[in-house]
Amino acid sequence: MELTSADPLLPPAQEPFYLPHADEVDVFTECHRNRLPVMLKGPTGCGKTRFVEHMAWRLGRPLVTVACHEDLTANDLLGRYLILGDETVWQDGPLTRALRVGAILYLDEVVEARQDTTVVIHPLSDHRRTLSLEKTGETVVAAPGFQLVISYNPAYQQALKDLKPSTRQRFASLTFDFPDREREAAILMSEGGVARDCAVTLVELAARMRPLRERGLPEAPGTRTLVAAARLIASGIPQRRACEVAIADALTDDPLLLGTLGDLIAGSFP
Ligand SMILES: Nc1ncnc2c1ncn2[C@@H]1O[C@H](COP(=O)(O)OP(=O)(O)OP(=O)(O)O)[C@@H](O)[C@H]1O
Repeated sequence: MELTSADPLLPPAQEPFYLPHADEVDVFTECHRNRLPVMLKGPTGCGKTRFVEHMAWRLGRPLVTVACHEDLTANDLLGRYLILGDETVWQDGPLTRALRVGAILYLDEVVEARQDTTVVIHPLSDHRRTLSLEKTGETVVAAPGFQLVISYNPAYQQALKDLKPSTRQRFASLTFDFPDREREAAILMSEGGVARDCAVTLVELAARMRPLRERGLPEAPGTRTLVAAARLIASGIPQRRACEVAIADALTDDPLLLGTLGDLIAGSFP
C-alpha cells in the first residue's frame, strides 16, 4: 500500500505531465466539485494513474493511492490497532486518512480487492460520505475535497470478478484508451526523451502490435511499454533490443507470438 505524498499528506508539489485525450480534465473537475466518485476504465498503461496524479495537483488535493490485490481486506483500508510497548494504539488505514484530510483516494484495480471492501466503499460513494469504524466506535465524516476514484480494466475481468451493478452505478465513469498517434508520439518525446522520428516509429510499431490481441496476445502494449522502450533507446540501448526488452518480452512468453512481435520490431527498426 503506497501513500503517494510524504507525511503529512500534501498535494503533489509539481505538475505531473499529462496530455489530455478529450474532455476528461473538465469532466473530472466538475465531478470533484459535485462530490461525485469517479471510475476510470481502460487498458493497462494508458494513462489512468497519471491522470489522477495530474488532477490531484490541479485540484490541490493530496493523493492516496492503493494498489488493490486479492488479499486486500476492508481492514487494510480502514486501519488497525497496533501494540506499541504497553500501549494499544489505533492506526488509520489509507482510506481513513484520506477521509480525514480530504484527499483523493485512488483505488487502483479495485475489483482485485476482497468483496468486503465494497461494504466500506458504498457509504463513501453516495450522499453519506461517512465511515463507521466499528473497532473504535468512531464515525468519520469525509473532509471537504475527499473524492473516491477507482480504476478498472474491463479486459481483465471475468463474470465472477466483475464490479457489482450496485457498486458501478455509484460512479461517474470516464473511459480511457491508448492516445491517438500524434498524442502518443508527443508523450514518448516528453516522457521517453526520444526524437520525433523515433517516437513516431514506436507508435507505428504499437499500432501494428495492438491488433495481435485478437490473435492470442493477452494484453495490447500500453503507452507505458513504449515509454520504457523510448527511455532505453534514449539511454543508448540499440532500438531493436530496447523494443524486445521493454515491449515484446513484457507482453508474452509464447514463442510464436514472440516471433511475430520480433518480426514487427525488425520491420520498424531495420
Ligand atoms: N496522457 C498521458 N500523458 C502523459 N503521460 C502518459 C499519458 N498516458 C500515458 N502516459 C505515460 O504512460 C505511463 C503509464 O501510464 P499510467 O501508469 O497512468 O497507466 P494506467 O492506465 O494507470 O495503467 P494500470 O492500469 O496498469 O495502472 C505513464 O507513466 C506515462 O509515462
